[in-house]
Amino acid sequence: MNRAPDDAHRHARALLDPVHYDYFAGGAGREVALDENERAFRRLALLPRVLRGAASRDTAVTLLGDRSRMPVLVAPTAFHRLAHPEGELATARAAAAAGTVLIASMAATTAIGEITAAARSVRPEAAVWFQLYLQPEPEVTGALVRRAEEAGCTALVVTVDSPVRGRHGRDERHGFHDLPPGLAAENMRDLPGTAPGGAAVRPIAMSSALSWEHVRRLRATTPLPVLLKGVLHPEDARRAVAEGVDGLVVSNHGGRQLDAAPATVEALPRIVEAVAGRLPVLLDGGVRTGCDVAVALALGATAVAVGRPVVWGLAADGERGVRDVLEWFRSDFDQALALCGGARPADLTADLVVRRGGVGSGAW
Ligand SMILES: Cc1cc2nc3c(=O)[nH]c(=O)nc-3n(C[C@H](O)[C@H](O)[C@H](O)COP(=O)(O)O)c2cc1C
Ligand SMILES: CC(C)CC(=O)C(=O)O
Repeated sequence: MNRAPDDAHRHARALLDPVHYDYFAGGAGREVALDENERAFRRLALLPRVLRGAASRDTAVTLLGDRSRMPVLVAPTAFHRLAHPEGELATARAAAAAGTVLIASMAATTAIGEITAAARSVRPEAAVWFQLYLQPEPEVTGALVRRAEEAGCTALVVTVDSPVRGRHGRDERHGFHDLPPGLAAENMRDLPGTAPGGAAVRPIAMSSALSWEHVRRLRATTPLPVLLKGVLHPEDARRAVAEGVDGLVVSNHGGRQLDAAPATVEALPRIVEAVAGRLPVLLDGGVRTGCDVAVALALGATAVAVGRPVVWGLAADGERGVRDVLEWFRSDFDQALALCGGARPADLTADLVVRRGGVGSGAW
């Protein structure tokens, strides 16, 4: 059975420790950005085209050389072993089976090498990208990048929306600040500056001192393509193009950083305009249906990524739960594409998107 993300969410909520549920579900501040991500999609409608003779469809996209069966990637989310004992291994196997790209979090509770091995055990050509928080010490960032390269990751996704960590009221109320004993951010083990032997795990640092210079340095030290995740201002998108960055993810971190940030689908058109086709633009935040995927693509995204829906699938039913959620996204997107009269993602164009209440006289 293909489980819709909403069903998986209900199951996950019933199964998870409420403190962990709130960690996954929650956002920053008053959770305005979190709520708006989903609401903004509901304010948009698609104008379907008819009689276009699209007898067969193909939902696949190619991103920086990696092929994905669908334009829906797995966004990086931390601490999967809080959701299910198999944690990121289950997520990796499911993403590989579904034929999509997994963006593995640097804050995973499984080391990146084990994650890529799990993905490749299912599908040898499975693509895994590594999400990176640039660390203040270049040698620590360098060691993390080497780990990702050695693990066979094919891109780095640098999260740039976290000069400080967002304030998560739910976690503060629960006093949830640390992983329980036995779980750790495994990529942070045995890094420069900690005693060798595997016992010491460095905390992940957020730094407001990061600048374009750090991105430049990173690009000079790795052959991997570099995407920036968390870009919302068109000027930053233009700068990213000028700096030779390979891709952007329009994201407000699922409403977990700046609570006054716009809904990502509302920020998308200006970023797409600024980039003018020179880079792939991805979007995450509030994508819950195939119609949401179609809207984002029509507005110029090359693909989207989903965060919480994957966590809910994992908590609900491990590897199978994640696979069900991802397969559901593929079939729901295929359905939306067909109903729009499209045969492939590129057929979704900006003229298909209108504001609800904004067509013609606005009578409907
Ligand atoms: C529980 C949780 C953990 C996250 N951990 C990370 C992380 O480690 N690195 C990162 O760049 N983004 C992280 N994110 C943000 C996601 O990558 C993504 O931007 C967001 O979840 C997309 O919104 P959605 O959950 O509405 O799909 C996290 C999000 C959640 C919900
Ligand atoms: C460990 C955290 C930095 C992971 C994260 O980005 C988040 O919880 O939103």
